Amino acid sequence: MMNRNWNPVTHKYGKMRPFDRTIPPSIRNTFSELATRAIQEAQFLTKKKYRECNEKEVLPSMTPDICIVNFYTDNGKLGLHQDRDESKESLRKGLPVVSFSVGNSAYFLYGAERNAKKAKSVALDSGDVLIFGGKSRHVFHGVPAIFPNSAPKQLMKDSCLSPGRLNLTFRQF
Ligand SMILES: O=C(O)CCC(=O)C(=O)O
Ligand SMILES: [Fe+2]
Repeated sequence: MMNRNWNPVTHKYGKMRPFDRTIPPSIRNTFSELATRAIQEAQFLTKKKYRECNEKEVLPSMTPDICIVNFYTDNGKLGLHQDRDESKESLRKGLPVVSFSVGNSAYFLYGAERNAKKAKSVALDSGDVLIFGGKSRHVFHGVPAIFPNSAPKQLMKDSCLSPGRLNLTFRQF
């Protein structure tokens, strides 16, 4: 387990969370298993669609040891960026980022350049899993908008989630 903190200001992984000077907790097994299963499922679907491919080259497996949690209020957004603060080896191997969306839906932009006009977009709803790895590991991506009040009503009833969008990304440092 890494127990590292990602600092969004310095873009570096460090030992402690600056706001409370504690070491981040380990990822619970139930969560890392979800991420691992999502990759297996995606590899299976890749193989089904492209019979000739090596699905583990297209989408390598990984053991998650980092989880970055983002919470977006209804006017929250995230500009186009690449995720490249993980280890050189992880990036070189294209170990995937596995992203879970919970709560309000969002627009997700992705493309080969840092250019929102050229980017493709997809809506991410509560419960969606998005994976980028292999050749797509360095894809530019961002969240230009959240759809207010779009979370499943039952989720809001059953959980203590504040109105907004929760995103969890799992990675291997
Ligand atoms: O919220 C999302 O869907 C994307 C989050 C993201 O890109 C990140 O944490 O690096
Ligand atoms: Fe990202």
